[in-house]
Amino acid sequence: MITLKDISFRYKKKAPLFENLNLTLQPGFIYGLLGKNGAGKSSLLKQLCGLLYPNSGECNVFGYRAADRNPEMLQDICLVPEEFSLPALSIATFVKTNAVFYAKFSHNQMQAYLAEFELDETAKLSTLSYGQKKKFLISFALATNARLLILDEPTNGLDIPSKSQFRKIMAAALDEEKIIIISTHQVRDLENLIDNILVLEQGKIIFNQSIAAISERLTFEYNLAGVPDAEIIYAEELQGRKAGIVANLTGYETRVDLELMFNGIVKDAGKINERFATYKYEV
Ligand SMILES: Nc1ncnc2c1ncn2[C@@H]1O[C@H](COP(=O)(O)OP(=O)(O)OP(=O)(O)O)[C@@H](O)[C@H]1O
Repeated sequence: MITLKDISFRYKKKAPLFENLNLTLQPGFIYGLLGKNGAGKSSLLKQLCGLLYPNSGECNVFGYRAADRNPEMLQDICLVPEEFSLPALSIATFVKTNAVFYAKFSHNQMQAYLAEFELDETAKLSTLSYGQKKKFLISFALATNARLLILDEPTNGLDIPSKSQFRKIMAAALDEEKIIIISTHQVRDLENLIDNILVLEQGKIIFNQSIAAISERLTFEYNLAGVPDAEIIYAEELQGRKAGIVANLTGYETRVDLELMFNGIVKDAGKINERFATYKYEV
């Protein structure tokens, strides 16, 4: 389990980014971390890896204080950052030199992921395209079998077939011990993959709900013509029609439209959260 307890953090000479931030992440789930530019997503993820230290409060990862960067904890964390530079080594040499830091690294899995993404292990990392480098890093991260996998914008640079391969591979990699956090602006790429949405805004978690809870409570409509305004929780123009979110009063669960969901939360998180606070009294 991961717990952030009363985390406060500021970059030097800047206003506080996090103030008394609290968050718990449970194994067995894929979390989608969403937020506008500058919301604090990368800074939050760095707290989990012990790459940034809180000014007060504590970030605890699998029983270790993240800031201590205990080697036992670090071999159970793998971060694929949004920006990276890779050395002029072949894939095989990189794997050989870096796999040793991860006690549960599986060379068989690494081979399988490389095959899935059509990567040749004799290829030099520095000569790969951006998308191929990304696929290599995702393969390596999964093969570490680290319990905490953090992927910052993993689908950036992936072509369309690779995006669906990515979704398939991630879903298969999840087990009851793992916590996977995917931070992205490409919300459509997370559809049918994430279990829980976390939305960060100006250093605050403004929304934290499971996809199951969302589809139980909300319905996503693509033609709101005729629906009384009072019943609409969020609306936007979509291809000449009014699309949006209404309360789910039927009991049937429908697909969660992550883009509408995110836009609705950013517009008025209070109104959406209200639906979660009042739900139990209506059914
Ligand atoms: N090294 C740094 N020094 C000072 N301020 C920083 C530093 N890194 C980030 N910030 C500031 O902290 C805030 C949060 O940045 P962060 O990179 O965590 O946001 P983000 O949600 O990941 O953004 P994006 O979606 O654009 O990647 C921003 O206001 C940013 O300017």
